[in-house]
Amino acid sequence: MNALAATSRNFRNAARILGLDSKLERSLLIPFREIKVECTIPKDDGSLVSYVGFRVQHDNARGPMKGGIRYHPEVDPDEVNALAQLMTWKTAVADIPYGGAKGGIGCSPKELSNSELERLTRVFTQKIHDLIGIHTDIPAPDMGTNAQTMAWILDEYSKFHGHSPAVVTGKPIDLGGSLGREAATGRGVVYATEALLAEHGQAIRDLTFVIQGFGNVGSWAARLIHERGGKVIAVSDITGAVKNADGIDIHKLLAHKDKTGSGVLKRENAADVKAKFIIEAANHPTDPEADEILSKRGVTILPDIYANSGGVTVSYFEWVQNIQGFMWEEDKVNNELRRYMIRAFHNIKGMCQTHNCNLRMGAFTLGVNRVARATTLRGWEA
Ligand SMILES: NC(=O)C1=CN([C@@H]2O[C@H](COP(=O)(O)OP(=O)(O)OC[C@H]3O[C@@H](n4cnc5c(N)ncnc54)[C@H](O)[C@@H]3O)[C@@H](O)[C@H]2O)C=CC1
Ligand SMILES: O=C(O)CCC(=O)C(=O)O
Repeated sequence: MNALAATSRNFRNAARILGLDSKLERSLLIPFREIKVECTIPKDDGSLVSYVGFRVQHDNARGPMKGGIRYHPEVDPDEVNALAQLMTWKTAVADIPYGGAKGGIGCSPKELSNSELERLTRVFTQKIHDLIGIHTDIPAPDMGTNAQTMAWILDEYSKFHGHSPAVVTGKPIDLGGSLGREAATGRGVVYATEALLAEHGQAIRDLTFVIQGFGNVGSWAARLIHERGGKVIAVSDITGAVKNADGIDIHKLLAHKDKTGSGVLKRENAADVKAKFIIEAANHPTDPEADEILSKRGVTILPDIYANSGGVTVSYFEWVQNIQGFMWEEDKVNNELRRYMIRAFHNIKGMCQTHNCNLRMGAFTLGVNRVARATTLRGWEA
């Protein structure tokens, strides 16, 4: 099942549980706007190359649309659509005043030079600049993009619209980025995990962890788990995995990765790990079929639209700081993030109790219900 079919299936289940009217259900599912642009750039050797860029703006009932931009060879319209839809439910679960969007360019960022990446980002921004904006749609980093990518978007956008730091989040601190944003998704994952474990009378220091993915989110989650005394026994990335039953020294692994790149990770079989809890730090990492099998086996899954919402929550704080023209201390960012993550967890548990459902449906019903209410209040449902 592809990402869009899976996401839409979860949405429809939530709509059924909530008893949503079929017209409202349909209008919530259909994206507000789908953008597809050709981005042609000269490579460093002078040859021309074209890439396809997407931005799907899914819903804006609760506020400006928000979501990352991904550079990855497998970016396709269905996947971007699914990810944009997930952002709509995620911002509603976090209860921040945004809708959902997502974008991407089908490219292999590791095969492009820095100047080629800059040209590609600038051309993409030229093609979409009049469709994004501080109160319309605010991009951020995702897989294959980072603070530097956001700096290029900010600079290119500002040529058309004047200096506009709030048009992107996850940008460098020197250009108005928020303290704590780089770590925020991983930190939010850890706060979410603590909220879940507290319910089971456990703490991070009591448990062992396996982490799939060791980029921005995975490496920050690993570092913070390690600092709290949790034992990380396996880490994997696209090239392979390392494991050590006595616990991996995450700081040493990070230093090694910084020095040599991800190729240092050796391929080993980490597939025999038996998890009691799965924390979805990535977007849509679990197929609905796998979800069902794992749930039947009694595995507790903390769903993506909650577990990784720390990133967009601190993006919201960054946007607020840019609009206020005032920078927060890092402690304030982290404390507010913790408060938002705990509040959302309790809101999800409330929906689980009301509708007698698992955490994924608790999160989906919470998010979908909030968007449905805003849609109805605006009179858009007919
Ligand atoms: N960066 C952010 O603030 C947020 C990211 N996310 C999601 O978290 C996930 C990771 O994003 P980032 O850390 O930003 O990306 P990144 O590009 O920094 O890192 C991705 C990591 O995943 C690894 N990877 C890719 N395929 C893999 C596979 N099949 N098995 C194991 N590892 C694999 C890569 O080697 C790399 O280590 C994505 O799904 C993204 O949409 C969600 C919320 C916010
Ligand atoms: O920080 C943001 O605005 C969006 C992050 C994102 O793309 C995500 O939560 O999947």
